[in-house]
Amino acid sequence: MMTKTYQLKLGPLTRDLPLIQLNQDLTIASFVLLGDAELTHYAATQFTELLSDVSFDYLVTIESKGIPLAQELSWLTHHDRYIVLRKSVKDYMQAPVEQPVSSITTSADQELVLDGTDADLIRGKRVVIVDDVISTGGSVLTAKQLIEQADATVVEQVAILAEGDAAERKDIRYLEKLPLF
Ligand SMILES: Nc1ncnc2[nH]cnc12
Repeated sequence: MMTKTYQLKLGPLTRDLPLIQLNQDLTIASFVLLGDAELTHYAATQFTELLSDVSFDYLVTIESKGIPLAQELSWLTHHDRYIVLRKSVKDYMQAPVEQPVSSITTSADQELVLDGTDADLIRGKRVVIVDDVISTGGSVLTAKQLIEQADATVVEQVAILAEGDAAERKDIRYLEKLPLF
């Protein structure tokens, strides 16, 4: 199978990302972090350095591609717990808080959900949002809204890649740019 690719360079690592046409006007270089232990570990060590002068209580990530990154970064920065915002309400949640979201890779309406027990945990605390890619910024914006509804403060928003216009944002920190095609 011949698929066109974009070569991503991240520090010592290179990855050939397949180009996926989403619609007539938009093709993305598909970056799937899940399963890539080497890149996840490298990114987590870079963020550990980046956040070394940032005081925070919890990392918050978004299901599902941010989870292994948050796990590794939490551990490296000596935080025993981190928060995962889910994409649907689960039966075991207590008083879940829901917020609609729009995203580049999902055509149908999506939502993010903060479990009420996690909302209690972060109330009044300083949190860092961490994700694999920030593109339109829809997910991160929704995450920020949920966190602020829980009376917590977002002190940093970090992602491995900033895609398209996201690379111009001054309110996020990232390791590399990712073009749109
Ligand atoms: N380039 C990309 N690859 C995978 N997931 C994405 N979500 C947003 N942009 C993406």
